[in-house]
Amino acid sequence: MELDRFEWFNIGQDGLTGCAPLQPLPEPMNTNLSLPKSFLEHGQDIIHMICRVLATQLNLPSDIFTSLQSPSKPPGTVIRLLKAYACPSAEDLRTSIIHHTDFGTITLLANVVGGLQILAPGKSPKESDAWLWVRPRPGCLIVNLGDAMVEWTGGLLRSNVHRIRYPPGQQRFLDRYSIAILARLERDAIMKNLVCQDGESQNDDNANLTAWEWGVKKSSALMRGEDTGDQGWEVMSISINQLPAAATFLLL
Ligand SMILES: O=C(O)CCC(=O)C(=O)O
Ligand SMILES: [Fe+2]
Repeated sequence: MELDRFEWFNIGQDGLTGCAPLQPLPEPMNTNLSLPKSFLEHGQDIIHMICRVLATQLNLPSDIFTSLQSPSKPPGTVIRLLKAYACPSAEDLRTSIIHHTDFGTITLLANVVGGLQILAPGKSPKESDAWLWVRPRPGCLIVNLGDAMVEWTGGLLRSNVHRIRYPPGQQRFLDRYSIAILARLERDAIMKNLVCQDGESQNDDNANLTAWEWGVKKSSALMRGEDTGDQGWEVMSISINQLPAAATFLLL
């Protein structure tokens, strides 16, 4: 059984924008709130731009995705700070975050040390040649699509399966820090296929769910050890099964 081995700290957008009480934060953050606020504002601009481009390419109204993830409506997006430990011992080459897809719409990721891998199309996570490195590039963010985009586009857009492996070469002797923005949907956002709205395409069980109901349903399936698609969270069920489904949804 493989478990996650990393540290993270999530800062909710809702507390930073004032649409929910600010969560308790450690002192260095409390006194430097302008930094996460500015990171969030810039990140939201990029996320909205990507969403508008994707919608336009799909012949949808350009604001269709952004209108379902308004920053002023909870449950909001999170800023995530991650630390994956160095792997100096050749006997303990770890996978820090086991394979998964992100739940929301778009994730922006900034990191310097390598370690992120994506699953090659059509491969199973256990195949030895299944994983491709994503090499960080100076001045660039890594963009992941999340499961909500799959739902909204009836599978035309795919959320990629990814994991954090020990970094390649000499980089494995370094702790790896990354900072991400994981964009979430408004609680009451619809989860139907927005690309093809005929009756047949809406037969999917999720078409009548709100984003909140959909997230809790997915989290519950994970906690039961069921996979809800081609994602790999099933191996995480042990580490998160102490949490109520709603709490798990807020974490992923
Ligand atoms: O730190 C990274 O490179 C990725 C983190 C990640 O996949 C996640 O937080 O969902
Ligand atoms: Fe992820």
